[in-house]
Amino acid sequence: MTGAFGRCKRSLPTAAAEPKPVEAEAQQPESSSNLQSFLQWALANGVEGVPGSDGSKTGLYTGEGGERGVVCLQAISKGETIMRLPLRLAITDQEEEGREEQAEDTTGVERQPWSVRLAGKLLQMLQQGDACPWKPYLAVLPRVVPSPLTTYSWDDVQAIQYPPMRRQVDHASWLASSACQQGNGAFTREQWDWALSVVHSRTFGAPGGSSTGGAGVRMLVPLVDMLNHAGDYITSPPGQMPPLVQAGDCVRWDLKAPVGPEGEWLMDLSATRDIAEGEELLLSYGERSNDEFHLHYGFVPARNPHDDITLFTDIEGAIDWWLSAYLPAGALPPQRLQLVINAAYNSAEQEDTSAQAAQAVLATVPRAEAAVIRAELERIKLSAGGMVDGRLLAAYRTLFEAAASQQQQQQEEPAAGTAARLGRDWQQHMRLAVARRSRELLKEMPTPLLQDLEQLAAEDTEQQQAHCWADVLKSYAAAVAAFEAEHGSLLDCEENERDTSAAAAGSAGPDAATSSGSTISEPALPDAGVDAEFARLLLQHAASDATALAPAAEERAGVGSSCILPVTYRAYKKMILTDAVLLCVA
Ligand SMILES: C[S@@+](CC[C@H](N)C(=O)[O-])C[C@H]1O[C@@H](n2cnc3c(N)ncnc32)[C@H](O)[C@@H]1O
Repeated sequence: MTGAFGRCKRSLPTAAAEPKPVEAEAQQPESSSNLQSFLQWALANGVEGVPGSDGSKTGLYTGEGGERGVVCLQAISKGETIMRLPLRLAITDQEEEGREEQAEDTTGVERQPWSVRLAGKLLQMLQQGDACPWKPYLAVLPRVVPSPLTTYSWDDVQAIQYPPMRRQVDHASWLASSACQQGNGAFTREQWDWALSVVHSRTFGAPGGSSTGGAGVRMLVPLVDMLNHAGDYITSPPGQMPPLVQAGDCVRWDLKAPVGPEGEWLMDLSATRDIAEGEELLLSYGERSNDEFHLHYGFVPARNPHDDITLFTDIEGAIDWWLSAYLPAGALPPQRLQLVINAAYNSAEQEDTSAQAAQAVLATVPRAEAAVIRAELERIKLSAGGMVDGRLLAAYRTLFEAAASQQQQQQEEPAAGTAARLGRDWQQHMRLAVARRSRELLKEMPTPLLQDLEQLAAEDTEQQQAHCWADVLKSYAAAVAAFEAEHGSLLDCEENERDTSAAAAGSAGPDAATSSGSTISEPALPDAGVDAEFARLLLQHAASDATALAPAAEERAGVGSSCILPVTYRAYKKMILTDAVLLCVA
């Protein structure tokens, strides 16, 4: 959850200062008693504005499925502080004070990705039982996080259909199994799955200070992590470019540096607009693609403008694809061809505005984590808002101009069947190329969009209502029918594009905008080898009641049998691709 935050001038506190315990009720087994004990613990430890406490305008609710959230009980004005929490209550991925001073990391923990470090810490704290000062918080963590790692069956993973996400799910599973192995059995695989899914779905990211080498601090923040997400959402009809976007959140969090000698780091929650009684207090977890929501949070937000699709794994793949699609064999002499390819790489590189900032981050994270971040940065994406990666635009423009000038010199069009139509100008070419690639990706997914939408529209759960599937189905069914009446099959309309090229060339389609920003918070790879020192650390804390931490098998199986989440996820991917095809000849 990387929302808006204040810049930290000093390093964030570690978990060294321990919270105070609360009295006897904390031991009650029922979850409502656990919640009460947790709220009392928060009050006892200096949290201001604890839901349900004197002077607070908010309350904690528990839904039918056990999910919690915070609701407004009395009108709150824009800018008003809702809650204030001392950050000593946060559980961070940083080591205890003093450890960072060591010249060399001898434990190996530092070489683990942040999620493994934090998940390991959580499991160790649970092992401490009554001795752990965070026990009331640990007792209210969800027993099951409905993420693919903990709840998907093999069939559910196959139902994702979209290869990049299938690979990410495999990777998350490998990460958990690797952490388990490196811990030499100190905790079970189920416990690691649970702990990793908890940290991935509840962690706040803060910018790092000098003590962390600039790397961000990840924190589990009790109570604030009870707030649910509502980010930006598209309000315009499907396919409209650019889409109209509205913010759904009403609360923000900020870090406040200590004031005065007795001061301490605080996390403040405040209202970003007036909030009426009865409204849920909602944070934005950040401008993330559906990939992260699906993989780490176990839900897919409705109509997320920050969703995207990976068109190519990297720019090399994008250039290779272009050459095979648009350049007939032997069209350019080999030397000239090499020069053109080099020029395309160079222009893409010049567009890579995030490269320098990325290098700084990559230098501070564990090696294997850096590999995942690098792979993410290399992906060439198309966003739900119709934005194409700037590197692709630059490379394809260079390639288009070279091919067009060659054609002019030869005064001939490439023969049909040897290469796709280039287009009249580079902007039209870009639309055609993106549409062509989108059709390819759509064809690789086993079910058509309209079939998925029909399945989703038939779902009548509360969670699905926000997506308005019936309206989305109607809208896409009409748009696809109109398209196919004019151009033939949506997935096989290449030849029709040739026929309609004159009309399309003159149309003022959406100008492809550049976007080189990418999220970098993928799950991270631990080092491949077994880390004996990390294993030793975990073993030290392993206790006999470890299995109590993991959800019961039947609980996991129950959640795993629902398979609407992968269908929801893949439908949004297909909507981005379908929009690209529809727009290309609009
Ligand atoms: C930080 S926690 C929020 C509190 C959580 N509801 C609880 O009961 O502890 C994040 C989790 O809440 C749920 N969640 C948050 N926002 C949601 C949303 N807009 N739709 C569905 N589930 C959501 C997801 O299960 C997610 O993994």
